Amino acid sequence: MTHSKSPSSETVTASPPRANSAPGQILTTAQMRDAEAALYESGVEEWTLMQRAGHGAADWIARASAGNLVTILCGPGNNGGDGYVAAAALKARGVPVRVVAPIEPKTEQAKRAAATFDGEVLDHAAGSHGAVFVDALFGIGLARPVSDDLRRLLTDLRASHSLAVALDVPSGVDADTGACPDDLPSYDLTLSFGAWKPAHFTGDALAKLGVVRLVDIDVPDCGGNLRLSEPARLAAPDFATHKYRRGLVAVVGGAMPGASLMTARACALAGAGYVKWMSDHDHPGHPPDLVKDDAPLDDALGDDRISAIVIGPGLGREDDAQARLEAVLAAGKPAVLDADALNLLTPALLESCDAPILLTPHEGELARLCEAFEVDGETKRERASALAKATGCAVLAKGADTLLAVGEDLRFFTPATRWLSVAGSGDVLAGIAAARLAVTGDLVQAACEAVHLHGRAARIVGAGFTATMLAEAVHPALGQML
Ligand SMILES: NC(=O)C1=CN([C@@H]2O[C@H](COP(=O)(O)OP(=O)(O)OC[C@H]3O[C@@H](n4cnc5c(N)ncnc54)[C@H](OP(=O)(O)O)[C@@H]3O)[C@@H](O)[C@H]2O)[C@@H](O)CC1
Ligand SMILES: [K+]
Repeated sequence: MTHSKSPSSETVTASPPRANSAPGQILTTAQMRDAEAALYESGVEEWTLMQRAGHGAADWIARASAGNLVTILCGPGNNGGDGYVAAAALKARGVPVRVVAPIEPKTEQAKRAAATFDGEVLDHAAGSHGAVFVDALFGIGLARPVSDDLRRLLTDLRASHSLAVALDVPSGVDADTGACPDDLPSYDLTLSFGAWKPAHFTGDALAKLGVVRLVDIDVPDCGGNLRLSEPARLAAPDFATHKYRRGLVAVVGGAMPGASLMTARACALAGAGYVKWMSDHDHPGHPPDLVKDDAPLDDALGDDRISAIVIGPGLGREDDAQARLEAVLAAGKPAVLDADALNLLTPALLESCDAPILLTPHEGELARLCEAFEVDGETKRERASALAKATGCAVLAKGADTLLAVGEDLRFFTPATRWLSVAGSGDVLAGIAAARLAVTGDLVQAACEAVHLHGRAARIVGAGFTATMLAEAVHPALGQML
């Protein structure tokens, strides 16, 4: 069936370019609904928000299409409404556009938006080849799994267009968790409306989103607990500083000294003024500019000038590994715990420690820690939060979707290059985090700076690198971030 709507009396006006109202804000579906409700309460109309969303999307789609045919798949709710507004805006600009609407618009705003589009509307996708496919089927209102028929429609439309753009989230993605079916098509661009959603930075959907961009619709900052950590400029050393004031870091080694040496190297290159390698073992790769301290660990850690400690890489789990971890926790200094330190950590060990501690678990270590501290959660985000609350530590849960949990707060990150998934990558991150902790004295800032430095170092070093190469690239990364 093909039909053309008669032109409606609704006017479609182009919106002026907007600056982002709250660029780092991430809202869950419930928080987004609250933010919308507050806006309506203050007199903003639902229609105004939909206009902003649809026109903002049309700006991106028009560029992607370069004047070629756009197909917009519109669903029954307001996500579909955004699609109709975008379709009308594109048509008004002279971009060839048609709508595929397998389900009639149901919400008041979606019906109103559909009435503004007087172009071609199909209820099937047969023969819908074109330049850009726009998915406006379901957004944050997804209420159940997408049916096989609709999934096939999405896949077919994706396959018959050169580029695919998802409005808010790809249809089928749970906006709060990023969970999605395996056979979801991949998109080139995902446009989030008003605020980021957790799915833009966490969960399986990450592999499907393509480039993500925020379309501002003037949702104010709601002061929520979920934020995107954006790279900020790092501070260079003060004028009157010296090596101790710039941050003395103790890198505590263990049975496998090579790993802690790499941690020490990354630490030194990430801005620490002085790095001491506390190791009972020698290693042929020990560089001349790294001071080794092989005094009994309790004594070595008694140095008042130490401002941060890192333990875990190469620690092992046997012999005196636990005693070394106990010594670190007893020192009362800010510390980064990674790798085997996380495998050895128990509630009893943390009991008498009130120093600021950063835990840097990967998925497996996070699972073990959750077991040890008797907490759980369905998603990585819930597990990291539960662990942060149970331990009182900051938890930097590493992986493709690294996130930082501190108390009730969560920080998300734009995913780094996949080449970071290499042995020793975590050892380098731990060293950087310890350096930034020594320099800033702030757990959250240190963890965020570390993630950004690590990601930038990876970008600089390119593809197929080793952890040693990554550690060396921390030096130019630091330079770029000053
Ligand atoms: N309000 C705002 O601030 C702004 C919101 N904006 C936009 O609105 C979007 C949210 O809109 P929304 O709440 O109408 O939900 P939406 O994602 O369109 O889906 C709901 C519809 O789909 C249906 N449905 C659900 N799952 C289904 C399934 N598996 N299979 C079949 N049907 C299914 C569901 O039907 P029901 O469950 O009622 O049967 C209902 O009809 C948001 O993502 C953003 O794009 C922007 O305009 C800017 C301002
Ligand atoms: K969508």
